[in-house]
Amino acid sequence: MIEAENIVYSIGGERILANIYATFQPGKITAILGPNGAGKSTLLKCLTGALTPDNGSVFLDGKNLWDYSLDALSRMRAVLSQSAPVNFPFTAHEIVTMGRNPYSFDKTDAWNSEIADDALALVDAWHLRDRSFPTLSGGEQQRVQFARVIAQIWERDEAYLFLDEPTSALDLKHQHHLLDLVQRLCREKRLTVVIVMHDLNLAYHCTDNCYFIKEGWIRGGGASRELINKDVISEIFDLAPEYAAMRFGGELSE
Ligand SMILES: Nc1ncnc2c1ncn2[C@@H]1O[C@H](COP(=O)(O)OP(=O)(O)OP(=O)(O)O)[C@@H](O)[C@H]1O
Repeated sequence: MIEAENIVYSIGGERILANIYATFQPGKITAILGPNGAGKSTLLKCLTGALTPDNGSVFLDGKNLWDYSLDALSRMRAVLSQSAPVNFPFTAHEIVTMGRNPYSFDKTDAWNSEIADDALALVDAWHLRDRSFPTLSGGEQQRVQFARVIAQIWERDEAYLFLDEPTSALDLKHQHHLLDLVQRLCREKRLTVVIVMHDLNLAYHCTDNCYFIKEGWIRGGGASRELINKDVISEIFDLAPEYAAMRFGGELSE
């Protein structure tokens, strides 16, 4: 379980996150939703330890995030960032194998390579294994990067998976395929999954819980099927109620 207690984060005197309290449960997918610039990625970075909050603490299984060694963290949590530019001509297989770096001393290269192949196959990208990563399309790169993060926590139950807009470059089929896979891994391995996303339909159908953030504040949290509705969407995204009803009324409530 992840517990965020009173997270405050500022940049240059500007408050980006204010008094964030949030809980993320094992075996559940929790979405962080909200408008552009609301603070979603910043919160995710505070939860992973990539950013240090000005105030507040993050606890993983009751222990402060800062009390874990980097080695321990790299074996228990994997992070898919919004963008991870790669300029060198690594192959897709080499990129996924990088997810196995925490195990380079206690597992053989052959074992790590096999897991990288299995992870590529899981995301329908095995056929890309020997392609140069920078030459792949945006969606192909996103699938390969996702394979890298699942390779990182491959043998681990109850790991933490942080995903920042993992489907932003994917076509419809691969969006559903990836989220089905996240759901399956989450249930089977009791992963704690935190996912930043913009597609409210996908969030409604594929996540268990959600938090809405606006202007750095949490404006609501609860079960996705209850909280993601036309009234909340209208308020959080400053949409006219009739537009929100037309766009999200029947679709979400079915
Ligand atoms: N390094 C930085 N320097 C200055 N401002 C920053 C920096 N990083 C983030 N911000 C600002 O903090 C706010 C929150 O950014 P964040 O990336 O968390 O938003 P977000 O909710 O993830 O947005 P989006 O949906 O557009 O990805 C934004 O106004 C952004 O411009």
